[in-house]
Amino acid sequence: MNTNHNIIFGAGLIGGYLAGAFSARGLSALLVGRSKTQSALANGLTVSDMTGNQVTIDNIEFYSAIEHQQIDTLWLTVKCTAVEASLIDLKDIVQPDTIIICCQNGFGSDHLVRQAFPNNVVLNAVVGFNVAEHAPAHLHRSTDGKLIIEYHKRLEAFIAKVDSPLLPTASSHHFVADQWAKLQLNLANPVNALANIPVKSMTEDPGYRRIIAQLMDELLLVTDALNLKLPKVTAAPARMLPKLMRLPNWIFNRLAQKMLAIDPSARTSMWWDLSQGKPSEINYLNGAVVHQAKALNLPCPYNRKIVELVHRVEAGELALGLSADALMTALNESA
Ligand SMILES: NC(=O)C1=CN([C@@H]2O[C@H](COP(=O)(O)OP(=O)(O)OC[C@H]3O[C@@H](n4cnc5c(N)ncnc54)[C@H](OP(=O)(O)O)[C@@H]3O)[C@@H](O)[C@H]2O)C=CC1
Ligand SMILES: CC(C)(CO)C(=O)C(=O)O
Repeated sequence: MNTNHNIIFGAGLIGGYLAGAFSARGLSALLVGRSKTQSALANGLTVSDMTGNQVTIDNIEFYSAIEHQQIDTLWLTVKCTAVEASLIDLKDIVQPDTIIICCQNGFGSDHLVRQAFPNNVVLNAVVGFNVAEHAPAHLHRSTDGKLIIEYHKRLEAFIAKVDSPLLPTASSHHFVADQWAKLQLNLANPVNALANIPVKSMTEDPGYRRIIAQLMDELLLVTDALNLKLPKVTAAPARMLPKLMRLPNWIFNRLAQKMLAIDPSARTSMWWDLSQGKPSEINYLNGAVVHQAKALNLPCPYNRKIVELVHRVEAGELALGLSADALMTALNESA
């Protein structure tokens, strides 16, 4: 089967980057995006990565409902919080044979898609890297990491074709473990957003690192109880990450060079949401750990409290810009 007809629904950081990287490999990539995004990309799109690969696509194509156009794969690249509202438009695009690939962080947002399309193949993908907007119409992959797609035979040829230095791509037979391993990293998203600083500055601060380590400890309790063996997605194995985070700077800076080799301007997706007054994905990230810990009767005070703090920001009751000490104090209030 020809898996070359791709629709990318959500022309933001990840959707735009995928569209550029697919096009660079000669694969079709029709974007579904707001009119403001269509105007912003009218003169093309540049995608680049931190090792110097760069490509400019002169004519980024947007989807229009052309009759009989075959759609093999639909990549859903909106935020978790926008999935529900996207379903109405998706109903007009998805065909009986279309594979839907949900690219959201965390757990839970694919549920609505599966409910809405019970007869379609619905897969999840983990986006293991950060994308930042370097300049208008220039998206930059600022970290290491792969696009990992839940295994499906129909995608084998496509993955072999799209896998490239700009977009390292793989499929996985142990996808739930991959999702938890990615979530372990995303537990730092609220810390980054509440701190209101770039990811690199947060990672260089031992105070923020200690908080991230507490959040990760709680996730590892959950994944142990679920008997999951998390794959290594950073330079350190999943189990070692909290230990690494707790090291003082003089040794952390030596051991975590790869982790610190991040674009100094990169921010997490949650920072983008909260700083623009949008709802965050917190319920699908740290909230997913709280939910699973509760089901397993495990303690989860730090993730529970950080979910509350983010909700207070969303409600306009708390401002961004918490120092590591202030954040730790707020978290300890309930611990
Ligand atoms: N950014 C990153 O580095 C990473 C992000 N992720 C995950 O990937 C997912 C996507 O994130 P990201 O790309 O950053 O998000 P963005 O907000 O940058 O992109 C989502 C885009 O979808 C658009 N959109 C939402 N609803 C619709 C709709 N109904 N019709 C058309 N367009 C729509 C949004 O427009 P508008 O804003 O106008 O609503 C926005 O342009 C998230 O789950 C995120 O956690 C994972 C790894 C890294
Ligand atoms: C890659 C990472 C963890 C950080 O940018 C991310 O997934 C995000 O920003 O949501």
